[in-house]
Amino acid sequence: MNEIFRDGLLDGQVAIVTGGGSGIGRVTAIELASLGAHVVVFGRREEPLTETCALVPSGRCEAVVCDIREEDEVDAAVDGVLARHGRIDLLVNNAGGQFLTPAELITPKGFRTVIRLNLEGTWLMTHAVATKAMIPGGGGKVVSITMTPHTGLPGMTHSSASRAGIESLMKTLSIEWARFDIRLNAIAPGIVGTDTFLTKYPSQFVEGAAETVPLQRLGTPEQIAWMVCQLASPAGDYTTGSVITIDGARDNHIGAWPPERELGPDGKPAQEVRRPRGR
Ligand SMILES: CCCCCCCCCCC/C=C/C(=O)SCCNC(=O)CCNC(=O)[C@H](O)C(C)(C)COP(=O)(O)OP(=O)(O)OC[C@H]1O[C@@H](n2cnc3c(N)ncnc32)[C@H](O)[C@@H]1OP(=O)(O)O
Ligand SMILES: NC(=O)C1=CN([C@@H]2O[C@H](COP(=O)(O)OP(=O)(O)OC[C@H]3O[C@@H](n4cnc5c(N)ncnc54)[C@H](OP(=O)(O)O)[C@@H]3O)[C@@H](O)[C@H]2O)C=CC1
Repeated sequence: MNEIFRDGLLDGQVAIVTGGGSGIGRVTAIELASLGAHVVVFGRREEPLTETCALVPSGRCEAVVCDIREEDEVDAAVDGVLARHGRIDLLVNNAGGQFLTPAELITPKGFRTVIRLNLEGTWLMTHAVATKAMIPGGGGKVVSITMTPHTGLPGMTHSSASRAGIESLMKTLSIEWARFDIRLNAIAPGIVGTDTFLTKYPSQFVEGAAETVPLQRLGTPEQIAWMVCQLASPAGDYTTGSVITIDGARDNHIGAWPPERELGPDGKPAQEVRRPRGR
């Protein structure tokens, strides 16, 4: 039974979720499977992937160890899914990440590491799934997880560049591969309170995070997963080439409104005094 969508909504679909062993990827795998999809979770470590599958009561989940940066591993893993299931309807490019550090301290190797993971890994997965399964099979859907604010991610220059690249990939391929009925979109979350977010970053960054969101709270993995489910369902059939932002309005404005410095003397939002006409 799913909290939001009707039972059996995704019956018969085969989905790959990269980074399905934790956080957003794990919850997405669980939600997709609860709607009837057979989900294959990809990641570098077997244990968390197996744990995800253990959380899927229907058993419609399978763990595949695959480093999305390695072309040969991606090819073999996608071939395996196709051999076992004969189709791939949905690819969720969720695996990704970065380290937080000022741009001037990022080494060439560090920059390359993040670009390889986020941008090249997404490309390798998307290309392999499209050419092996979706083009021959008459279509499919790809959803890639990116990040806001789209105005730039200070302290995460490498990730910022890679996420813009992924969104551009999804938009461009939505035009090129429309002729194969492949629909590609990006979901751009703001800050989601996953275990990794809460434990990986410096405490002052994590503790101050909710304050930077107009809604004054972090998102949940479910809120991202439900949008993936919607796109995978018939409700998403005409959505392609879009970037769907889910970030409590952080993309539009950094911080709650009104900020303290803009409060009037009465503690209310500052308001200009209307001038007489003609002045
Ligand atoms: C007003 C405020 C505005 C703020 C705007 C920004 C808001 C952003 C909100 C943030 C919300 C986002 C959250 C998330 O994404 S949470 C999920 C994150 N999950 C992950 O990051 C998981 C995946 N990540 C990783 O696997 C690793 O972090 C990594 C991407 C680095 C890849 O790991 P890998 O094992 O492949 O790489 P290595 O550890 O071997 O490192 C390779 C080289 O990379 C450089 N490096 C790595 N870590 C650091 C570091 N901490 N500092 C500096 N450099 C680093 C380095 O060159 C490594 O090579 P060397 O080991 O030889 O030095
Ligand atoms: N949490 C947040 O606030 C936000 C997160 N995002 C993005 O959403 C996605 C999920 O985030 P979240 O759940 O928080 O993060 P997690 O760190 O929990 O998830 C990242 C997953 O990616 C897998 N992964 C990492 N590198 C590779 C690789 N080379 N090949 C295959 N799998 C890999 C990891 O498993 P393993 O280590 O076993 O390979 C892990 O399961 C990421 O792309 C993240 O950057 C975007 C906006 C906000």
